[in-house]
Amino acid sequence: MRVGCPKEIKNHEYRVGLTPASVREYVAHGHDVLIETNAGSGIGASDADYVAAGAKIAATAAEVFASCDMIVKVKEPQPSEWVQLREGQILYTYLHLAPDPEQTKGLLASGVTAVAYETVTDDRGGLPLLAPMSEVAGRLSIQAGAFSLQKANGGRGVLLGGVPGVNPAKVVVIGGGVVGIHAARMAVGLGADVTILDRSLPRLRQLDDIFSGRVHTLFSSIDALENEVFSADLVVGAVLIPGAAAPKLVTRKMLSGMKKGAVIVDVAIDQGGCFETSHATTHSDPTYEVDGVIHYCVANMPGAVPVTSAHALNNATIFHGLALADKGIAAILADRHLMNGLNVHKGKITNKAVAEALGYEMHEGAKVLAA
Ligand SMILES: NC(=O)C1=CN([C@@H]2O[C@H](COP(=O)(O)OP(=O)(O)OC[C@H]3O[C@@H](n4cnc5c(N)ncnc54)[C@H](O)[C@@H]3O)[C@@H](O)[C@H]2O)C=CC1
Ligand SMILES: CC(=O)C(=O)O
Ligand SMILES: [Mg+2]
Repeated sequence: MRVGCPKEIKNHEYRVGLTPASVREYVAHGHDVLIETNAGSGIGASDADYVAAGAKIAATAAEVFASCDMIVKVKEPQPSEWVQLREGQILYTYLHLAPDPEQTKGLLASGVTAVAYETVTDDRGGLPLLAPMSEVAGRLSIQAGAFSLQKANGGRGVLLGGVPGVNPAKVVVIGGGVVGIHAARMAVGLGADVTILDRSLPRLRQLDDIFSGRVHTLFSSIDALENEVFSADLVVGAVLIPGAAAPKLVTRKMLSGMKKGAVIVDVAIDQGGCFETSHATTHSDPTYEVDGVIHYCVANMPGAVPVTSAHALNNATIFHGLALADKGIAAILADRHLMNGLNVHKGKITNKAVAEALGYEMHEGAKVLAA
């Protein structure tokens, strides 16, 4: 198969869909790999590194889209990319369609077969292609929050760890999954007072075990959520209902009860965000203020640390990527976890949560692929 990787074009997105190490794997499987020139510059991988790994270099993204059977990316395709996709081509990348009706229309119109990293599953009930970026974003959320809490950045002017004789900051993490655990780990490491809320009791038990009493765990009722958010210095939004738009857990009204200068980092923004007042921001202008509360809502947080993120992402995507390149859509039919990743095929939505969120008819992946 001809496998292509264009340079990412989203704002301050420096990751790359294929690292040179991944290219070697595809080439070892007998595939031709075409990389857009400078696609790896954000992680320090030169065109020469890709050539040494066995790739050919394309002068433009247009050449990659036009000549490849499968496109491997990081972020959801941007409008100038939708129009270059076509029927018979496989797109393998993050999509986050539920909160993005425009992109969904674009992908449906293209006829492409789109596998979304964030809905591929595994035997343990996890999301293995989302997990590494959730690890990165969870850890980054505390760095971003700590920076935003500084007075000159609009925050209340508290240090997460406090100092001897002065209380640490209060960090509240809503959602104790991968983002939540990694956020808590960093916040605990800096000496903050950390509470994690989740609606899954088994999850809360697990968190209690992992942190050996160093974090408070709370069932995420409306009441608990409100109390915690009102007293927080930093709130991290880390909930997920796979594929679906994030539930709006912190309302506009609740915001007015928060401390002035408190900070929210809504990591769940790529699924629409779990604060009613969240809207997606970019690395060039990451924060804004509503009711005195600083909002950080960058939808591609891991793009800020592309060297770490691109390698972590490639480690997770290579297995199914090779299967797709080796077998085409037969790979999806053969693996229920990859089938869960299929969101769009030949103008039809094949993911239930996306169909429900956007009001489309849901089509069974196995049926539309076999048609
Ligand atoms: N902004 C960015 O750059 C990035 C965003 N993300 C996003 O972060 C979000 C979280 O991802 P993961 O941690 O990997 O998901 P996960 O599935 O590991 O964890 C989500 C947790 O939310 C909990 N939850 C669901 N409803 C809840 C509620 N009402 N109250 C409290 N907890 C609730 C679940 O029980 C689960 O433990 C996703 O939207 C993901 O796409 C991930 C990576 C990068
Ligand atoms: C998961 C995601 O949205 C990201 O890594 O940018
Ligand atoms: Mg995102």
